[in-house]
Amino acid sequence: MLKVTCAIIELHGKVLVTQRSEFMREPLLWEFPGGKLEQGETEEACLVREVYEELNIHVRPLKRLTPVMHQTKNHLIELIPHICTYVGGVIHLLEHIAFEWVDPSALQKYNWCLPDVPVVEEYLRLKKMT
Ligand SMILES: Nc1nc2c([nH]c(=O)n2[C@H]2C[C@H](O)[C@@H](COP(=O)(O)OP(=O)(O)OP(=O)(O)O)O2)c(=O)[nH]1
Repeated sequence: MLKVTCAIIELHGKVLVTQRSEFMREPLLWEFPGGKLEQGETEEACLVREVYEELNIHVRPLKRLTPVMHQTKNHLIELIPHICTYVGGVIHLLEHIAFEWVDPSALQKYNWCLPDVPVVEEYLRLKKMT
């Protein structure tokens, strides 16, 4: 099983969403930044590392949401979301092709990677927006 963390990064009431490039798996779909958990790494350390590697910003994990299991053609993925707060740094896109700071009420308009759909729903329930 592939464990993948993803960061719902909050700043001033908005949330950061990123678009995968045409060269990544799941091309052009929107996701929360993150990536694969390395051997012996905590979920929180993985998030902090991946977000810095992909976007050049620092985040602090605040709250773990419910993991989502998803079977792709080749792997079983466990997507593990954490709400994070932005700590600092300027966004430089190192892997994605686009990012947006989005009002939570607009999150459902994006073309999400499939496993992210229940993550968005849980986040909106938590924010009492559904
Ligand atoms: N990062 C991330 N990956 C997601 C999300 N939703 C989702 O289905 N995925 C899938 C896409 C990929 O198959 C897998 C994670 O791969 P990745 O390419 O982002 O991870 P990584 O940075 O560690 O990968 P790499 O450097 O080894 O290529 O999880 C999401 O919200 N964030």
